Amino acid sequence: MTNNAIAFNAAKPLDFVAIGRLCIDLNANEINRPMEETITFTKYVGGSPANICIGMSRLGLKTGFIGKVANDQMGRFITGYLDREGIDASGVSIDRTGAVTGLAFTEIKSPTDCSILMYRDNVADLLLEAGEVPEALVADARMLLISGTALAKSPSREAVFQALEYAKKHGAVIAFDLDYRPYTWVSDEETAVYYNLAAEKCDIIIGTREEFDMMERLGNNPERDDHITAAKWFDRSADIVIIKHGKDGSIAYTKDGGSHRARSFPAKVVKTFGAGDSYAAGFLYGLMQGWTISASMEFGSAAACIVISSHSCSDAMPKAPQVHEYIERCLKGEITSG
Ligand SMILES: Nc1ncnc2c1ncn2[C@@H]1O[C@H](COP(=O)(O)OP(=O)(O)O)[C@@H](O)[C@H]1O
Ligand SMILES: O=C(O)C[C@@H](O)[C@H](O)C(=O)COP(=O)(O)O
Repeated sequence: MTNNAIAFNAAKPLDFVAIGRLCIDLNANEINRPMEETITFTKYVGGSPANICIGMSRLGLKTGFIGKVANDQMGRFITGYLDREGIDASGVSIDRTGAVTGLAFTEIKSPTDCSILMYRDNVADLLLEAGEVPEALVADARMLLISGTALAKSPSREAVFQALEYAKKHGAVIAFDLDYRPYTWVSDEETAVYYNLAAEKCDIIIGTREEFDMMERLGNNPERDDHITAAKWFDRSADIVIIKHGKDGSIAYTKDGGSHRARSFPAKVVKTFGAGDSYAAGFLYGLMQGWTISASMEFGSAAACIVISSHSCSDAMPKAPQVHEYIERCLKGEITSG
């Protein structure tokens, strides 16, 4: 199976490098309860690009990360985890200003009603500077992943644009997971401007319908038509644009005019967050194996089901055989929703 949509440089030593936030998820142990009544949490490494990178590593790829962590126990918890997962953390700087690690407390009121309470004042991840982005690490990678939240503030914003510059210079495929978290941004106008500036440099753009709506506030797509949304990016750098619709599945458009729809698989959902990160890891992994767009989307959708059926995001990222087995069991009717 070949996808033909994207060519990766096989000569590079590293498959995948992500840039952005490394944080902590504190996921409610008492599920199906509001936060006001939740007493205990389990700590995991979190942050959307970190989750995706961990997912890629679990799937067997050679990965690296570029980011900044707090100079404290939480920061060391994160770097220790990256080491154990076999992720090259030479691009992870340590903050020296007293900044803290971003925390995401998750509330699991029901399998469909989840929310995240973020503590992100003075976080280390947004202090990554352009000068701290190692050109050699980006040059070594077949793919760079950027994530929208890192664009919210300087100097992390400039660091992302620096990484984009290096990726272009050295021929890395660039994937953009929009990862729009409103509370990190100051105004809707500023958000759309920087998202659009970054997206026009990317080969693969992945986001939810709502995330693309946010970017389109400067344009005209009142019907929220997925095809119109995608078409804009093919005049820039994009080869693939994916628009995700939660349980209703996802649709991928390609520059050659193709479109591919993926249904979601059944799942025994514990919580909904983590779906997007595992879907991105599974889909990008498939592309890097040379699979078709449809096969890659199917793999991403199944990886998402495994993660949303688990308590964590990062720790639950599956290995490849688990995903294949999940698909087979769904096809045999052995897994149902509920
Ligand atoms: N309730 C669900 N049941 C099964 N699969 C789901 C469910 N929610 C999401 N998914 C899968 O995860 C993918 C990404 O989920 P989505 O919710 O669109 O992204 P995000 O988590 O970024 O908001 C979907 O395309 C779908 O394949
Ligand atoms: O991204 C964060 O800072 C929090 C994540 O670790 C969290 O678990 C989450 O929200 C996952 O995002 P999703 O995959 O887009 O649902």
